[in-house]
Amino acid sequence: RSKSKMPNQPIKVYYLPPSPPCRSIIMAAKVLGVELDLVLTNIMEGQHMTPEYLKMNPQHTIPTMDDSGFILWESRAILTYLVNAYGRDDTLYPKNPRLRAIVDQRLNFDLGTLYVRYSALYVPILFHGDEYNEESAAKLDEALGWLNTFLDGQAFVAGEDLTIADISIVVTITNLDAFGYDFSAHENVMKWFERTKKALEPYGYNEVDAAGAQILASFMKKD
Ligand SMILES: N[C@@H](CCC(=O)N[C@@H](CS)C(=O)NCC(=O)O)C(=O)O
Repeated sequence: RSKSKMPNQPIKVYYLPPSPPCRSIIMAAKVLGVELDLVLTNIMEGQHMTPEYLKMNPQHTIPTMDDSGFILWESRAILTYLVNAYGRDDTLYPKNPRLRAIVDQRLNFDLGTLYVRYSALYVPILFHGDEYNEESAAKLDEALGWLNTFLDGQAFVAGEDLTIADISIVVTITNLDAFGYDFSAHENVMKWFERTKKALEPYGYNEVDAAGAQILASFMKKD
């Protein structure tokens, strides 16, 4: 029965190993046991700007998914699709409206706040060699404080079970950890990070997520 849940052919995902949103897709697919056909797309060499790529995704972002001709981008939309289409059960993305709403809130928090503030601080450092900006750092730390509060008295970001919200958010936290960010002020976040790493280790967390973050960290140390 579980076989009918699997895609007819491996789902294509256009990706690059260090890309944070790509890493969340690969991790979720591994947890779901869904086979991916990973297509290396080097955005540093403009492989996302070819006419073929733009026809598929005019917004030219990675990750982009092609599931037997069904094209989707925006990593969090891909995460929800993968669980809806191929999840053997709904623990990663609960069907219960209120439980699902909390997962959605966390995913939107990541997309609109946490990852935005992370990027505001680290994109200039990683890709433009800029100095550490204290104002951006304070904004990021404020968002980490909110995450810390969400985690009060619960094991995972949306409740007692690991969901796609953890898989999405842990990518950002893994980057911060690789960059040597000090989150000792956010005790719940630190404990959750250890718990989530442990939960994802059997699915290749070290090889996919932590290794990708190390590639990003190496950009920082280059000059
Ligand atoms: N919110 C998007 C972000 C996607 C994104 O911006 N990806 C970057 C790489 S990490 C990219 O494709 N950059 C090249 C470009 O936007 O042209 C998602 O989660 O999928």
